[in-house]
Amino acid sequence: MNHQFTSMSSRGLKLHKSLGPCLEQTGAFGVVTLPFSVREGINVFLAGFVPTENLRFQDESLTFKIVEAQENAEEIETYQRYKYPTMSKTIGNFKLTVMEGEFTDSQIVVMLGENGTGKTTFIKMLAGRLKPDTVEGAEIEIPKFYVSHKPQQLETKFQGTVSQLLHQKIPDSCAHPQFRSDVIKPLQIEQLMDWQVTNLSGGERQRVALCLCLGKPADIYLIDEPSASLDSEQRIVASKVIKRFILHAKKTAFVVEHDFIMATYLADKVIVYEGRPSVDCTANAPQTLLSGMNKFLSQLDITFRRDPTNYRPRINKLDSTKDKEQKSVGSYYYL
Ligand SMILES: Nc1ncnc2c1ncn2[C@@H]1O[C@H](COP(=O)(O)OP(=O)(O)OP(=O)(O)O)[C@@H](O)[C@H]1O
Repeated sequence: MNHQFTSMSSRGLKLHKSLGPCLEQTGAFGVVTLPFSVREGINVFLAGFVPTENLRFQDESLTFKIVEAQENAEEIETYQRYKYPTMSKTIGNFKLTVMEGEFTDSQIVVMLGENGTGKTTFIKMLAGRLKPDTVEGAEIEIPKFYVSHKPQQLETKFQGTVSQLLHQKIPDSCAHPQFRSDVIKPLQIEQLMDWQVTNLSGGERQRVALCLCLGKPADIYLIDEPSASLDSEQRIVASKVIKRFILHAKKTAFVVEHDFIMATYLADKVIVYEGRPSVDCTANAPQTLLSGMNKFLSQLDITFRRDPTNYRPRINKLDSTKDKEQKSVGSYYYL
């Protein structure tokens, strides 16, 4: 099973959907539908509803932004704004330059870059765990943020159950009804409470790690690859959990995400990384989803269009009419 919808749709196979009546109840019963085209199959999956069977199998559906979020003057005033300066860091043979930027609360900034372009390095600098070598402009200091960081992988050295881990690390959040309903319940952590942390699978560890990260009081949540090891159902849930939490708690999240659909769904702003991976890269200032995606996709020479049903991004075949058309006008990412 391929959990990346974008690469699945570029392969053009037929999809069957194996469904339970509700994905929160594993082990109940399932339905296998007739084959759908890839486009229909993915749309049915994201909608959580099979029209041919009149069957809802997910409580929630995933839809995508079709217009750029317009920040009106009133909203800008209510947002808390934070700035960081232009800075650089050399680690071994790799040099990262970060361009001055700003972000607000209730905002998710997605970092887009190939492997080894310095996304984690920037996260560590924001978290105060790596000191920059140079900082430009004395007027902007790196603010002192309280940061909660979810690394790519959850450390599994903890000897004890998930319940013990959560009650030790995030006791207040565990007792908080809003956190329970916004995070613990949808991530299905309750089922894992009595399990030994060391015995958790990759996907289970990922869910617990996300819960731990969001449960820690902080100004900024640095979430490194939340989709890693998660299947496509869980990716939808994790995306919604992150989005709802950041909005309700009026916090900021910086997310590193390689799943293009999840990144598009999450992003209010994007930071695009440029340069030679593992050698010399630049993290640009946060920019809008449209301009950021255009820049990123032009580096990869890939174009995306929108599905007319739910507006999810769909990859264009290389050298297809649409691909050529969009490239000729510099529109790699189509809103
Ligand atoms: N402690 C270190 N010593 C030497 N080189 C390092 C160290 N930490 C990171 N690097 C190098 O710095 C570069 C950027 O690493 P970083 O982890 O920030 O990239 P990334 O964009 O997060 O990558 P990925 O998408 O693969 O997670 C890589 O080439 C990496 O090998």
